[in-house]
Amino acid sequence: MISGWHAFFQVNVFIFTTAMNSGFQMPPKLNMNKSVLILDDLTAEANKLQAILLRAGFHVTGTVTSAGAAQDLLEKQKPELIILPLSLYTAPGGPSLARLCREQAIAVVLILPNATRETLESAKLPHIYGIINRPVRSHDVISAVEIGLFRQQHDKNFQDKLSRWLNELLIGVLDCPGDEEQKLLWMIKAFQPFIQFDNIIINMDLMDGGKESVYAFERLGLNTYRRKDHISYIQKAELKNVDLRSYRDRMLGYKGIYVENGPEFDAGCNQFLFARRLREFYCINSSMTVPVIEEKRLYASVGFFSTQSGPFTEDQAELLKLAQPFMIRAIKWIRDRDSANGQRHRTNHPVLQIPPPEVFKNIVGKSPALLLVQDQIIRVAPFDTTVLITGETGTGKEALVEAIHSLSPRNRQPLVKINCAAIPESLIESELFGYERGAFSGAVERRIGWFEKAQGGTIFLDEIGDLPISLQSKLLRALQEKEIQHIGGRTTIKIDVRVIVATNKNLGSEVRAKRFRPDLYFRINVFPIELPTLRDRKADLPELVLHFLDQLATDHRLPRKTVSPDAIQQLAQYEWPGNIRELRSVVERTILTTPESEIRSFTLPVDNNKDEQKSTIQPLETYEEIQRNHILKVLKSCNGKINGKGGAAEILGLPPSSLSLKMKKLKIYWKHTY
Ligand SMILES: Nc1ncnc2c1ncn2[C@@H]1O[C@H](COP(=O)(O)OP(=O)(O)OP(=O)(O)O)[C@@H](O)[C@H]1O
Repeated sequence: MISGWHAFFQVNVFIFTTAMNSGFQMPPKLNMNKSVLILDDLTAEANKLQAILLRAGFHVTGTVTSAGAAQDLLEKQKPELIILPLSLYTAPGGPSLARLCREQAIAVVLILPNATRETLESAKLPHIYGIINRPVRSHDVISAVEIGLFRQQHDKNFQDKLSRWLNELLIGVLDCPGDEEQKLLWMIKAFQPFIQFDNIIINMDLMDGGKESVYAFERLGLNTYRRKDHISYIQKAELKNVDLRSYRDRMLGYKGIYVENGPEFDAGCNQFLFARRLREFYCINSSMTVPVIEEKRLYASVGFFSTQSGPFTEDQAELLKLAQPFMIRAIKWIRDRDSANGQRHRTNHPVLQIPPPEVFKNIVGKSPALLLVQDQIIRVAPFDTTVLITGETGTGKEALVEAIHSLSPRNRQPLVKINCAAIPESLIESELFGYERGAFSGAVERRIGWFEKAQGGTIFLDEIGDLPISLQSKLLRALQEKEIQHIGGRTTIKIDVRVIVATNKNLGSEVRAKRFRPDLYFRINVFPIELPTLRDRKADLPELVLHFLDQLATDHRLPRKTVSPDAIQQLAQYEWPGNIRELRSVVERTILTTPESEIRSFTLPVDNNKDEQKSTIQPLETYEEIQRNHILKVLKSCNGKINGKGGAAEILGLPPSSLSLKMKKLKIYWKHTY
């Protein structure tokens, strides 16, 4: 069922062999074809960089001292990567150099004078694929360049795959049955995983000069849309045809894809009544408009609108540009009202299939911020791309991992979850990579590690920010080379595992504090998904509360209670520092302490000073969490030993089998594969 959804993808697995840094330098010959341009106004530094790269076997196309000279060389030589200092990247000439690098898919690695917050912020610029701190060190340079090249190749392949996928989905529209509106809906759903929009307006029949048909839809949920009566909207908004036309003509005059995020949309609002009304009526803050043109004739326009201020990216515009021929085919077919049953257009392409709802059953909510996350999951799941999930504690990172795994072609293989913060430092390496008999005292038999247990499937490394720095280079090597070595082993073992990592730490700050390797950061930050806090999606509160009322009534075998609107209102006033985990605890406590069938108020930690809540209030812990934390503390104190003298079972006064069962129930990822 799920596998059919991605059946037409042949996911190409990159076999990218490389070596990173001290301890695993790459043999020079492997880098021979990789070309790098060095831009540095400090000649001695440039020479040093050149020597390091040449020694590592890279082809250095040149060293230049100004952005202008770099641009000339980029055009002529087309290197795969450029290294340059932040000072030149932000100086005059830097932005046009950056644009050129982007257009030509040349990876950029920045040299930072120091690891301050500001300089690290610059590493978040789009298409920055690595950072190197001064004074430059050989293994940092090689590692950053290798990761930069990997990221550049990955992003290009990923964009190509997305483009093929979108085109397939648009061609699949030709097979859709139904009337004009239903076919349009299919087309809209094809865009959904790729473009973040809450409203879409499709203007048809533009070229006939006759009566235009305008279709406006509002997105209500993962796969639900409402057709909006555009005409009455126009009347209600007191707009005249001329207002609409002037707004559209301006965009269509542009011919390309017109992206207006945040400030640009603001400027449009000042100029055009139509944009202003969109903001007033629908809280729209950004738009992207695609003219559908063939042989200089304008067939239609598709306008994506969002309540967020900056969701539309150049990559998305590029994707739509490549999809324009397919859009025109789909739109022509939809306009061809005589072929209503679809027979004349039967294609060999699969009809668009929507992910089955059970995939998202544990990700409750319909707020735009959550829909964005769900779309991202759908977009990335079929591929082997590494995913980095970030978000405050209790925002629900684990459910995302399960959704990605179940929508991936690996869904019949294991999903192995490891909490890096829960395993004592001394054990993590052997747990992850396994060991040979006699590798260390106590290694009485050979043991495979979590990576091997996940063969063919997915490994989830939770709390990656807590991985000891000493292990980070080993993880980096496993990710890059797709092979591992047992402790005490001499041979390498190939691994075919998709990696998902999560953290509630700010990894940028961890890099700055030198607790997290920048190269590992850039390697895992390939496809980041940021989970919104509950504060930012309070619209989801009623649905979440109902979900927990059902779930907890079943768990506690109690009758299902109802909730008054005032009680929901009370929840909306609270700031939720512990996010959804805390909400679940609050609902649970209230259920257990409310004898009436209707909940009229919830038991919250504090309900007065809103400003103080975020900083001072500790979210409530459930009984299960108290147990879980205590067991983890004991496990850590006895170095993970469960059985025997001094083991966790003895300390806790439980039979080892009961402790193991309890750990499984409490989802303590110690030695269980789920
Ligand atoms: N959208 C959601 N719908 C339903 N339940 C949710 C949702 N998000 C989170 N939860 C529930 O909230 C609780 C916390 O989720 P989870 O443990 O995944 O958080 P987390 O982000 O991994 O936190 P931490 O970083 O502290 O580990 C779980 O009980 C989970 O089932």
